[in-house]
Amino acid sequence: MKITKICCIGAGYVGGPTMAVIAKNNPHIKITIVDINAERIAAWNDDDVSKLPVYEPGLADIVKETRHKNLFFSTDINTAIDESEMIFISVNTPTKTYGKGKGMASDLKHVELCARNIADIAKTDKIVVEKSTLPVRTAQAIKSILENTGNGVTFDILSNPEFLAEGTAIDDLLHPDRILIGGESEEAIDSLASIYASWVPREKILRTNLWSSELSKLTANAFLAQRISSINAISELCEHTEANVNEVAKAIGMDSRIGSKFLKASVGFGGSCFQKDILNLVYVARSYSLNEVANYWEQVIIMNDHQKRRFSDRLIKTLYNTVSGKKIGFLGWAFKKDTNDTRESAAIYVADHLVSEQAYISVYDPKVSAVKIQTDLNYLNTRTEADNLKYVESSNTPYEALKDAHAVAIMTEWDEFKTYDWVRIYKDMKKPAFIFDGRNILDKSSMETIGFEYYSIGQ
Ligand SMILES: NC(=O)C1=CN([C@@H]2O[C@H](COP(=O)(O)OP(=O)(O)OC[C@H]3O[C@@H](n4cnc5c(N)ncnc54)[C@H](O)[C@@H]3O)[C@@H](O)[C@H]2O)C=CC1
Ligand SMILES: O=C(O)[C@H]1O[C@H](OP(=O)(O)OP(=O)(O)OC[C@H]2O[C@@H](n3ccc(=O)[nH]c3=O)[C@H](O)[C@@H]2O)[C@H](O)[C@@H](O)[C@@H]1O
Repeated sequence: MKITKICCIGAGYVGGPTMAVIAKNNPHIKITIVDINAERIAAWNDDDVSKLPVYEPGLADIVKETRHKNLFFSTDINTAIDESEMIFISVNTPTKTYGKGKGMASDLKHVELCARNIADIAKTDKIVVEKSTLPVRTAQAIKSILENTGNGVTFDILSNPEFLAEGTAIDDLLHPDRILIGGESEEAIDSLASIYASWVPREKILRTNLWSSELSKLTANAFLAQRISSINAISELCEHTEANVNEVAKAIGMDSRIGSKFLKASVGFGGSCFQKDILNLVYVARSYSLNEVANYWEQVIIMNDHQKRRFSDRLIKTLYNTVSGKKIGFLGWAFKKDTNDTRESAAIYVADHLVSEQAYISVYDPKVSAVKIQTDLNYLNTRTEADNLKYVESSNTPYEALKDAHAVAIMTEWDEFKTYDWVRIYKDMKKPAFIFDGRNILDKSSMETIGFEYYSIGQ
């Protein structure tokens, strides 16, 4: 089928950037991104591109180039479904917070609603593309919903998981390691492959069956997260043995079989997907009674929770076993640099722990708003919203956040943190002035020369 019109349901961190890049490279295809969230759609349509709901380096330029030409953002979901030959489902699939599988399984209600919406509206044949990350065999459920509409429309279902990382989404989309398409119909696969082939070399477009494609996405995230938990486990051992985790990571990373990427020890991985996808993998494995498989992968999450916890424990212990009434300055709240996304950020959990010990936290993050910080804390439900407001404030400048603080906690690896006037920060802090570098971005000896007591991960 020659595709001239695409609809993408879900205008989030994946739907927005992915469709913008497809639009840029396929000017002959009209792409409409739809969402039930009217506020989000209005932000995507804002003339001031600094107000786009997703911050990604390079995204605003591509949106400016394509918007109102062949890229449109709308809340009119039904019209977009009706007129498109290909429909991407790119809605959120968070961990279930209720019922069976609570805290483990992916909540597929949004995906199912999309499938039902498509089934209701479609009057012509459609290719339905799973872009959301889904448990293996979800295509079966989508297929069943679509095929039971009785309206004579033929649906081809493809799995086309997304591998972009936030903060580098545009570069990842423009230069992907591979594009994965799983499906049964060769013709449908060809249609999707030719859209990508307008900028991705054909040999990088991989075809598999539906189930391999769905499972490959979960497996990729599990392997990536496993590397972080592995190096973080070693970081704790380093702290007890005078080995240096940066040196260990370099030494093992030079082995071409191991490779150097994803070996940065940190306060713990965050982001909307690693934890959710591994929990989902564990849940699926348990559902087949594969307990050894499930336990093996669950350990990646257990190690990550431990890493976050031991960061705050170490901070408390170093500050003479109490942080009660002390000001702790946080640099960074986002789960990684170059994004405004805070989902599952380690900062949230470390702050929550420190506030439970009655610390006052002052946060500076270049891209995260004060409202978002409060929403993240309130979501945990540990204390009242009023208490979160009392204990956690957001500052407009790093210098304000760190003034009179007993300690600095570096939670995100924003490049600008390295360029600050650390002599000024030291002068303005309570003494002894401590730095807990959760990202190993500052130079230990320079900080010690200034006068700081400097602690980092695995050193
Ligand atoms: N964030 C990331 O870096 C990556 C995410 N993924 C996967 O992509 C999927 C989407 O993730 P994000 O874009 O981060 O989520 P998101 O939460 O930023 O965006 C999802 C959007 O879908 C909309 N939505 C939900 N139900 C809807 C419905 N029935 N009709 C219309 N709109 C609806 C929501 O309002 C929201 O704006 C998830 O399955 C995630 O696991 C995959 C790779 C990377
Ligand atoms: O499915 C998804 O959502 C995406 O999840 C990750 O992307 P993302 O979470 O956006 O960002 P990463 O760069 O993977 O970082 C995840 C977390 O791990 C941390 N990290 C990463 C690398 C490292 O060496 N050490 C480390 O602590 C980061 O700071 C961050 O908190 C994957 O890298 C993407 O391929 C995938 O598409």
